[in-house]
Amino acid sequence: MERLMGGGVLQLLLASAGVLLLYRILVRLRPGAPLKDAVVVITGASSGLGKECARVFHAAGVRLVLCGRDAARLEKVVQELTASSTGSQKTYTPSTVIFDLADTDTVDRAAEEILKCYGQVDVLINNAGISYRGNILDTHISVHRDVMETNYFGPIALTQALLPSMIRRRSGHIVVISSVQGKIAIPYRSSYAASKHATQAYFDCLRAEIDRHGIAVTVISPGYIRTNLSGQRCHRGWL
Ligand SMILES: NC(=O)C1=CN([C@@H]2O[C@H](COP(=O)(O)OP(=O)(O)OC[C@H]3O[C@@H](n4cnc5c(N)ncnc54)[C@H](OP(=O)(O)O)[C@@H]3O)[C@@H](O)[C@H]2O)C=CC1
Ligand SMILES: CCCCCCCCCCCCCCCC(=O)OCC(=O)COP(=O)(O)O
Repeated sequence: MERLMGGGVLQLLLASAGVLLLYRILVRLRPGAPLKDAVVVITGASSGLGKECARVFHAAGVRLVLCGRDAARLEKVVQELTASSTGSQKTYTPSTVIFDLADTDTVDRAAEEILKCYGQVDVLINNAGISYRGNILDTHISVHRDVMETNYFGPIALTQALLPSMIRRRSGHIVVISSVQGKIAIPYRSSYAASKHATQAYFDCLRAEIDRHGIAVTVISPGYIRTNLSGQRCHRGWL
């Protein structure tokens, strides 16, 4: 039993529980507005948590817009999702929008493209992110900038670009995947923890500002989940 629960199985259970929790929060916060047929945008949908969210929402009959930098990886996800459709629930072939969150100049164009897919966004899940490990003395300022571009400036630019259309409809839900490290800073994660603390603060402000427009904001703060994140972190070192 101990062996079974070690490693992959436990990680998969935790990841699935996280996604289920996210799904339940969304359903609960929008009573009377089931997710079926809703338009849900997921950034970083090509792997890890974003891909798992895409799987759950696709199966629930959501109209998905999947975002990432790599068209081929996203197309593979689309193929996997469409192949997994059982027929018991009407599902939609996901749309894809390719852009780099670290290039904030292109985010407005991406937001337009996202809106063109279905003419509206019901739920935006700001999930994409990169990690970082390294001691502060050896970390060049450019590393902090790189991590902030992807984890903070990109998501807030995308959110701001999509917000007016939500406000016009007086409807929408903005979700951001932060981290426990958005609340607690641990050693050797300065850029990552700072980007997640900034994310927490920005979206808390946003919640307070846009509640009167009927738009909800949720910050999710997961603990460790085994994905590609650590393997592809910005800098390596420091276990
Ligand atoms: N795994 C964990 O333990 C935890 C993760 N989180 C957070 O969950 C979120 C998802 O991470 P996770 O699934 O683990 O990581 P993955 O590395 O598996 O996925 C990250 C995703 O982000 C996308 N991405 C990365 N950089 C950019 C960019 N510049 N522009 C657009 N897309 C980008 C990648 O797409 P592509 O490379 O194809 O463009 C990929 O789809 C992150 O915000 C992370 O901080 C929070 C707590 C714990
Ligand atoms: C009474 C004092 C209690 C102190 C408790 C401190 C607990 C600290 C827990 C820290 C948990 C961190 C969870 C991080 C989740 C996350 O975002 O993981 C993603 C990564 O950072 C992955 O990158 P890494 O380089 O860490 O593999």
